[in-house]
Amino acid sequence: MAKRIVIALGGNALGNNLAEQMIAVKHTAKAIADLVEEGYEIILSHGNGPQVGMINLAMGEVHKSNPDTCVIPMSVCVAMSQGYIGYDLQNAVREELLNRGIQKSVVTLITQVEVDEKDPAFLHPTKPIGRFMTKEEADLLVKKGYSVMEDVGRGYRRVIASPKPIRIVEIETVKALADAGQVVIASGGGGIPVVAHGNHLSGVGAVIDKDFASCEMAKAVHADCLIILTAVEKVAVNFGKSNEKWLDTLSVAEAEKYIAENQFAPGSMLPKVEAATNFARSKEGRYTLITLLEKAKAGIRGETGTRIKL
Ligand SMILES: Nc1ncnc2c1ncn2[C@@H]1O[C@H](COP(=O)(O)OP(=O)(O)O)[C@@H](O)[C@H]1O
Ligand SMILES: NC(=O)OP(=O)(O)O
Repeated sequence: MAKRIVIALGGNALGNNLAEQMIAVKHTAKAIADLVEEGYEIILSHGNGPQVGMINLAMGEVHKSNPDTCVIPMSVCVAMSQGYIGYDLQNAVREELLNRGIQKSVVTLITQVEVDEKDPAFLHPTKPIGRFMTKEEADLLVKKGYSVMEDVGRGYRRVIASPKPIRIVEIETVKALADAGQVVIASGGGGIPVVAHGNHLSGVGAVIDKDFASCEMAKAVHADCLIILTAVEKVAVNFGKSNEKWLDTLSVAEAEKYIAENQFAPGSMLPKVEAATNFARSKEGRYTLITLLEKAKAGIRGETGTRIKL
C-alpha cells in the first residue's frame, strides 16, 4: 500500500498576492509531483494569512461602498481563500503531473474545522493576517478597533483569534478521495472555523493555524508522515545566534525541552514544532519532517530536513 503523506504548505509556497501566487504554485507543484512520482499518496493543506487578510479588507470596502450589503464574516473570507488558493494550486499540480505523464485527479475540498467556542484563544488574538504594515498604518488600524502585533524585524500585522482545531468536518470525504488515488487539497488556511450547535455549524471569526489543522488531518487519515514545508531547511536551536545549531532529528522529549526553553518563535516555528510533536506522539512509527519546499523529495529520502519522532 502506498505511504500516505499530509503536507502543510507555508507562505513561500504561495506568495503574497495573485501575481506571486501564480508563479509560486508552479514551483510548489514540482515539489508535490516529485513525491507523487516517488509513489506517495498526497493530501495537501496550505496557509492563508496574507490572502485572508486581503480578502477581508476587500469585503470591508464592498460593505463601505454599499452599506446595504451585509458585512462578510471572517469564516466566509476563509472559505473564499480556500477557493482562491485551491484553484491555482490544483491546476498547477494537475498540469505538472500531466507534463510528467501522470494521470491523476487533483481536487480542492471546501473544508470546515470544528473549534470550541470557549477556546481561550478567542480572547487573545495571535494569528497574523494580511500584509506587513508600518507603525503609522498599524496605529490607524488600532484606532478602528483591530488588534495588531509587531512581528520582530518584519513590521506590524493585523492579528485574529486562532482557536485549536478539534475535528475536520469533511474528513470522511478527504479519506474517500485519497483512497480513490486523488491528490486532495483540504483544510486550506487551517479550515473554515465553525462551532457546532446540534446539527448546525456556525462560522466564527477566527483563522486556524494550518500546521495544527494539518496535524489533526494527518492523524485522522492515518498518514504515515506529516511534512511541514516552510522557508528554512531545518529547525534550529539558538536560531539567529552565534551558537545556532541546525537539527537533523528531534525526539518528542527534546522538542518539549526546547519548547520550554522558548527556542521556537511563537507565530512561526513554535506551532510547527508543536504540531510536529503532536503527530509524532500519536502513534509509534509516525514522524514529521520540517524542511524547505525545494527539499521535500530529499527530505523524505532522509537526506535533509529535521525529522521529529518519538
Ligand atoms: N528555531 C527556529 N528554527 C528555524 N526557523 C525558525 C526558528 N524560529 C523562528 N524561525 C523562523 O520561522 C520561519 C517559519 O515560519 P513562518 O514564516 O511563519 O512559516 P510558514 O509561512 O512557512 O508557515 C522560518 O523561516 C524562520 O525564519
Ligand atoms: N492559516 C494559517 O496558518 O495561515 P499562515 O500559514 O499563512 O499563517
